[in-house]
This record gives sequence, structure tokens and C-alpha cells, in this order.
Amino acid sequence: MADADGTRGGGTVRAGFRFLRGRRRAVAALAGWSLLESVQTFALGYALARALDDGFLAGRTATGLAWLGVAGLGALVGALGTARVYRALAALAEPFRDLLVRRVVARGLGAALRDGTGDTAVVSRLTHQVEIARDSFAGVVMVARSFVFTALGALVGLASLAPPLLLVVLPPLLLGLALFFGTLRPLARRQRELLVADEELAEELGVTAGGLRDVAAAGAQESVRDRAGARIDAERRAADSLARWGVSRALAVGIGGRLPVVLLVVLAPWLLDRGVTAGALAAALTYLTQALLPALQSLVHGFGSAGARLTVVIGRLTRDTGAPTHERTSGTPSAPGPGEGPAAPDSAPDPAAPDPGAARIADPGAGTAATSPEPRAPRRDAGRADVPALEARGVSFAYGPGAQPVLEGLDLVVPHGGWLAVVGPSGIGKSTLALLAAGLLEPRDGEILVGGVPAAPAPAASRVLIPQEAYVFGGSVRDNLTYYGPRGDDEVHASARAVGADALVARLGGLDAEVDPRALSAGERQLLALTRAHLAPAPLAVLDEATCHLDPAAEERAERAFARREGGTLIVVAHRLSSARRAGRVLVLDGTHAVTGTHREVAEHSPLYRDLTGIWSSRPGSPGQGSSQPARPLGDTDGVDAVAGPGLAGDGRHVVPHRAVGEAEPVRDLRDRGPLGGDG
Ligand SMILES: Nc1ncnc2c1ncn2[C@@H]1O[C@H](COP(=O)(O)OP(=O)(O)OP(=O)(O)O)[C@@H](O)[C@H]1O
Repeated sequence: MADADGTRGGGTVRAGFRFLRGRRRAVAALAGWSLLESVQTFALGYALARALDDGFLAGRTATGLAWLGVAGLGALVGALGTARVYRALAALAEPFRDLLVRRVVARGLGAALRDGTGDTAVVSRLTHQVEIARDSFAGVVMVARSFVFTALGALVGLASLAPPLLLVVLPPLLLGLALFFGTLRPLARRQRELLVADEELAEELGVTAGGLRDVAAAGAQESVRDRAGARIDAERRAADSLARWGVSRALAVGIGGRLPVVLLVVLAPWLLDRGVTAGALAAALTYLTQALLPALQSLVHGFGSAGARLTVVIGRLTRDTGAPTHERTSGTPSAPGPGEGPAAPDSAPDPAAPDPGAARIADPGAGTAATSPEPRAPRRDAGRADVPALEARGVSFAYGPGAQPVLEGLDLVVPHGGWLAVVGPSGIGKSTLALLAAGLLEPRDGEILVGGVPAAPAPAASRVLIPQEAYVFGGSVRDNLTYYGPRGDDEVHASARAVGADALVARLGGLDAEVDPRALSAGERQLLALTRAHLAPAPLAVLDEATCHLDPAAEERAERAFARREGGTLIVVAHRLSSARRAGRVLVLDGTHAVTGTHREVAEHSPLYRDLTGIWSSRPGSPGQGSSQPARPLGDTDGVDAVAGPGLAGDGRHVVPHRAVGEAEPVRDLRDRGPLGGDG
């Protein structure tokens, strides 16, 4: 139907003519009704001239009125024609749509069956484009037809009134048309470029707006801004270029539609000398201003917009097998670190000496979980063993200057190789802590050190944050997985296997297969994002409910894969109890206390944790140690959503202890969370 690349309009026009040739009857019907419609154009000027010359100017009012009546009759006949024109147009546009739908469905289903993806959503995506093509096709036919028959009615009218009028009107009209057709192709190309740039920008901004929180979480503001800026520049360039070429369009309308009016006025004496009557002159002006000029304007603008849209859409339909238009599968990672925090080459920052005076929530159990036959990720610089992977020193944070703090006075040490699960009720500050750890938020007071240097200026390579919403972008599987840096296929496969994404990678068709993000489930997207993060060179991984769409077994496999990374440190905002149990240490953020320790220790000391995990005992104490109501064994079967607990405990106040387990002191009310909004 069109040029294969959809970028030139010649093929589309030719295909359009071929289509019309195959439907001669419908075309003839459309032409016939259009001819009838043009009666009103003809009658408008002709009857006006007669009404003036034979009627009002000759003192015969009745005759004048009768001719005006004829003009009215002409309008009625024309209206009849107009009504039928739309039916005749439908008889062309609907088969056009049917033809496209047949092809699209056949190709889309064929591709789905061939690929074995079973993704028949492609068909509905393309049929939407078909609707646009149908409407654009109808628009183009309508304006072309309208111009031809309006011009016909007007020119026949002029010729029948006074042939010299044609001498004045025709040359500029033809010149204007020549200019229009001469510049049609470059103009259409620019129009298409603008259309495509506009769509790309809208798509880009739509995607960005939907993921602003994760963009911020991933620290991808700069790359997102750059990409949006590039799209805006592209659209501006396209608009500038179209505007320059648009001058020719205005010129065509000016020469073809307005110049004849000027000439008629200027040459009126000459025309009157040659026997052109005043009525014919008035009729000529009416033809020009009421019929020809508007028809020419519609032609020029209609071809520019509907024609360009038609060419673009037809190009896509004949080229695509269903990839959404915005998924540019160039093979180049066009998206930023979609979802995860940034990572860059290793660096070994100068360790800052830990503050000897600071009391800590330390993680003695760290580094003990790594025993696995699974392949280890490439060695990362774990930093100096005596410098913690993450250290919070008296950290307070609030969203906004006057807001109550989300965290206050938090001290925390996570050594290299540690595995810490963060749990707590919804809205308590788990994600905030994750963002602070990733250096994407800065503490109001205190400091967060990653590998011994303040988290915010710490090299992005030192940690990777994987938020709940995983980003996968159009491109190959390899592009998606090696976004943070080139990796050999063996390493990529090893990480995919470790994380549990190997079956998915195979199902997608291997590393070279193109990814259609829309065809992936939320869990599959998480698996790809996790593998990408697993391959990142960052020693510290922060998983903020990054496995929430995986089943418990898949979640365990993924978490263990991160914990096993050589020298890797893992902080998990836990989504399930099983996740907290696996970790060497658990940090419970609650309304009045923050407690850390092993699972058993926090179960003993934190009523909230017991609530969250479903452990109830008749007295505060160690589960199973003399408790009158022994704790129920903890396990995956508890299925407790650790973050969806009963809410703030006690009086709703929040304390993060400066000291060890159980030693807490009250701090401020948390009800005012600050002005920024967000649900955590
Ligand atoms: N951008 C923000 N502006 C203002 N307040 C915020 C913002 N983000 C989070 N908050 C508030 O900070 C508090 C902690 O939010 P956070 O997202 O860290 O909680 P969370 O424990 O991760 O919750 P959830 O388990 O529901 O994800 C909440 O009261 C939340 O409303």
C-alpha cells in the first residue's frame, strides 16, 4: 500500500489511486453526487449575476427575486448532493478500512503464530491505526473531491457568464495550484516529521509522567530530562522546518485564491469595457470568495494534515507487525537506567572513620548467608572490609522544611556482605530509607555513608536501587540486561540463572530477541530488572519491594542471588515475612520504636514485628522460651505481608532508637508528613 519505510508519500498516493481504480462504481457515485453538489456553487454566482443584471439593476425586482429563488433552489439541490456524498464516501472508506484490517489481522496473527508469542494484542493495536488511516483517507478524498467540483462549478459559472473573467481568474489559480503541487512532497515530508516528532514527544512525556516517582527513585532525572529535551528539540526543529515550507503553502493560497480577487477588482474597468456586466463581476467575486478560496484552503491544509497522517499510518501498517509505534527497537538502549538507581564503574572511596561515639544498630550477622552452588556475579570492589557498606549516623529526614520527620536520629550499620531486611507498616518510611541509602534523598540531619563516603556525592556505581515498578524498555534482551555496562554473554546468562530469569530469557528468544515491554507481566519485568541490577557493578543493592510481583520461591531465589554476589551487600524492603526471615538482620520501623536484630531477636523485642508476622505470645519474651502461648513457627506459609501491618502502634508516635535493640525514646508525632504528598 505504501513505501516500505513509510517516509515518502508517493507510494501511498499511487496505492490510493490503485485502490480507487478498483472501485470505479463507488468513485462514479461519489463523482455524480459531487457534481450535483456543485450545482449550488454554480447557481450561487450565476443566479446572482442574473438577479442583478436582469432583475434589480434593470428595475425588475420580481425577476431579481426569482433568480435569487433559483440560487436558493440550487442550494437545496446541492444539499441533497452533499447528503449523498457522505454515503458515497463511506462506500469507499469502509472497504479501504476492511482491506487494511484484513491485511493487518493476517499479518499480526501470522507473526504471533510464527513467533510463538501468541501476542494477538498486536491486532488491536494495529486496528486502532487502521481507524486513523480510514479517517485520514476519507479526509483526503473529501477535500480533493470538494476542490475539484467546487472549482468546476465556479469555472463553468464564470465561463457561462463572461469568458474574459476566466482570463483573469484562471492564470493565478493555475499558478497557485502548480506551486501547491510542486511543494506538496517536501511539505508533506515535513508535516510527517512533525507528526512523528509530536507523537514521540507525547509518548515520552506520557511514560515519564507515569513513572516520575521511580525516575526520582532511580536518580534518572538527568537522562530523562536529556531524552525529553532531545524530543522537544526534534519537534521544534520539525516545526521550524514546516513553518519555513509553510510559506509556500500560504503563497499557493495567496496566488491561487486571493490574487484573482485583487485582479478582478483592479481590472474591473477593463472587464466592463469588454462587455462583462456588473452582475457578472459581482458573481465572479462571489465565486472566488465564497467557493474557490475556501476550497483551495481546505485542499492545501487537508492534504497537509490528513494526507501526512495517512502516509505515516499506512507506512506503519505496512511495515509493522505490531510493535507499538513508540517502541523504537533500535537495539540501542534508549531508556535511562529504567527503574533502578544509577550504577557506574567501581571506585574505592577513601573511607571516613566511623564515629566511635555513635551508638549503632549493628549487623553482626552480616556476610554469613553466602553459601551457594550458583554462579557468583563478577567480583566487585567491596571496599575496605573495615568500612561498612552503609552507615547511617543520626539521620533525620522530613519531606519539607516544616514537616514532621519520617526518620529521626537513626543510626545503622550494615557491613559489607550484610543482608538487612527493612520491615514496618505502610507509610512508616521504608522507601524513604531506601532512597536515602541510594543517595537519592539527603538527610536533613546526620549523614548516610556508602562505603565510607556521604551517600549523595558517593559514586553512583556504589549502589543500585531497584524500586517496585520495574522498567523494561524496547530493545533487545541484552540491551535491557547490560544497561549498566557491557557484559559477556556467559556473565549475563549466569546472572539470569542466579536471579531466576533464565527461563524467561529463553522464552523471549535469547539475548538478541527484541523485548516488547507491554507483552511482559509485572513479575517478568521485575525479573529482567533484577538481572540487570545483578549485573551492575554496584556492591550495594537496595531492593525496595522489587520482588513483590514474584511468587515466594522466585523471590527467595532472586534475593539469595543478590546476597551471594561476591562482596555484595543487600538491603531489602521486605514484602513478605519469608523475606525478613532470610535476612541476617531485620530492621523494624514502627510507630514508636525502631528495632534491629536477627529475626528471633526482633520477634522477641518488637510487638509490632510480632503483629506483622503473626507471632503472638502471652508475654513479651523470647518465642518458645517459657511463653504460655508458644510462638507459631515462622515460615513462608505465614504469608504475612510485612508492610501491610496494623499501622502505627500505640499513640502513633515514631521513635528510632539511638541505641541498641529495645532502647527507644519517644520523639515527635508523625501525623504531618509534609507538603510533598506521595504514598510511599
Ligand atoms: N515525596 C513525598 N512528599 C511528602 N511525603 C512523602 C513523600 N514520600 C513519602 N512521603 C511520606 O513519608 C512517609 C514515609 O513514606 P515511605 O514511602 O517511605 O513509607 P513506606 O514505609 O515505604 O510505605 P509503603 O510500605 O506503603 O511503601 C509517608 O507518610 C509518606 O506519606
